[in-house]
Amino acid sequence: MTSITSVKNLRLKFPGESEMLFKDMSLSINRGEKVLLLGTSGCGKSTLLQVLSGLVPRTIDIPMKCDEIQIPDQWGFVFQDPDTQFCMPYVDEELAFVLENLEVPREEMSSKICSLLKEVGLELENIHTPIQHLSGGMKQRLAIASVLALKPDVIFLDEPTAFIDEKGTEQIWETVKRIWKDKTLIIVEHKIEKILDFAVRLIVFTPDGEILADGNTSMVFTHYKEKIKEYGIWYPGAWDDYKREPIMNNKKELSNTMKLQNFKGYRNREVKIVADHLVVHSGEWVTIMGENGAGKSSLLLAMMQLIKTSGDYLINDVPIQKTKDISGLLYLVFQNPEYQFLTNSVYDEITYGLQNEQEVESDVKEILTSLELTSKKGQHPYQLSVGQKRRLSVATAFLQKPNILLLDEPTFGQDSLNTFRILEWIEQERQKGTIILMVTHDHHITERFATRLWEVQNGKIVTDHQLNKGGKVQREILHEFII
Ligand SMILES: Nc1ncnc2c1ncn2[C@@H]1O[C@H](COP(=O)(O)OP(=O)(O)OP(=O)(O)O)[C@@H](O)[C@H]1O
Ligand SMILES: Nc1ncnc2c1ncn2[C@@H]1O[C@H](COP(=O)(O)OP(=O)(O)OP(=O)(O)O)[C@@H](O)[C@H]1O
Repeated sequence: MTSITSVKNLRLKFPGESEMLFKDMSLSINRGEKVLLLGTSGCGKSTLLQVLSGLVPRTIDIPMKCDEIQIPDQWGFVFQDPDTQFCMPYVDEELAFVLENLEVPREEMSSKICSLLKEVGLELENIHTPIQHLSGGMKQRLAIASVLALKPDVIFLDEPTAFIDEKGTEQIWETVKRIWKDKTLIIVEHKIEKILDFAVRLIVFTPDGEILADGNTSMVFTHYKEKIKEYGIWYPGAWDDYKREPIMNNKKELSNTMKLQNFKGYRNREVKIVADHLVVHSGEWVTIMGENGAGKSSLLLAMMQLIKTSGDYLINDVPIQKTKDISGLLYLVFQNPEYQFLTNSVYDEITYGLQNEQEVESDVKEILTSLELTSKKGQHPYQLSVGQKRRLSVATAFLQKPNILLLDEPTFGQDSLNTFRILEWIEQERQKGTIILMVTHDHHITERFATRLWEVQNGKIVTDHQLNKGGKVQREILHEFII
């Protein structure tokens, strides 16, 4: 077999960092291989994809050295953050841009664009839609469509389905397997269930960015299971093995109620979310599920009064009409963590707005340690890995101690260790009386943690289910509503 991309003795250190990210790392990938790269958040997976594609150092200027490097001639890249992928403002223009470069005749353009969008399950009423009007999962689908259009030899996929709903994830991988069956695929993904059958080679990294194991996927999972578990990397059955420690907290510090009646949220002039009559109390953890574009993020934005709303909305019987009415009561962790950052360092971000910095010093320390961000304290938030950014944005929410915590996919891009930690923290807050409203595509979270499930379809909350306490859910009910 011939190698298509490789690097020998790669040494790379980010400016300002004390430690090298890669110390003499060598790796070679053969033509046609389907390789899955697995490791903890922050171990260097995205950076390695950027080196193997030549983006580093050609386009992204990070000093690196190596003895030899081979970069593929023709490649496509699905970036972890879909917002960084696009060159054009509209959906059709984004795909037309790629197709024009491939000299697709003008008359075929429109049908080609529609069939690409169909492949990724993004069938829009109007393809001339601004990309900024797409939901997170819809943007990720578009990013994949634009690489499908490119027909490259080597495809780098960096957590391509992190924001995509469960049914969509399955569809995307089916499409990838069919269309790119003869191509070389190098995939970084935490959601591993749907790709293990075709990613035959698995490379596992230690948290220090070294290769722990490299070989046949099932062989690596069999022989390295204990280490993989210890590092908190996902493996098949990780959710089944997860045992929740009981959280001993009998202090209910808060007692809250939130009420929505004939509540509507508007994007521009259009109604995008409707909630007829809902009351939520302290001690509830509501997971909000539904297909990409259903209106889940819009619902949270409406509660934050960040998009226009109408109807009755009361917190602790006080009507909410303006943003200032919710200040101190609600805190939103945005789907895109970057929307949330206000300062120039991780430490400042965490302590921003806290009343008495000294008093919370030990909380801040504890949070930084348990989220593995202590060494990143002085870094600019934008210099973190995507998973680290997510953890930072969740941590800042916890320290604000709101009465109602709104979380938009707080565990995306996390390894298993960090996923479980974040969830246990949320559970702790719930037990103190914080109302938890959380958008997620992960049915494991609903099954194990939620006390209630709302399903959103076409901008409407269509089901509202009380789940058995302790997260035990009758699976029949769940599967009826999880898509
Ligand atoms: N800024 C905007 N202007 C107009 N329409 C928008 C805007 N943002 C989102 N929309 C539309 O509102 C609808 C709901 O989007 P929303 O982001 O709430 O979906 P979602 O359920 O959170 O999806 P995802 O699971 O992909 O995050 C979609 O049809 C989307 O295209
Ligand atoms: N511009 C930067 N400046 C300094 N350090 C950086 C920069 N970009 C990334 N890093 C650091 O390099 C390390 C590797 O980041 P990378 O994004 O490659 O990790 P990753 O394994 O893909 O993580 P995740 O799973 O969280 O996306 C992280 O510790 C991150 O903080």
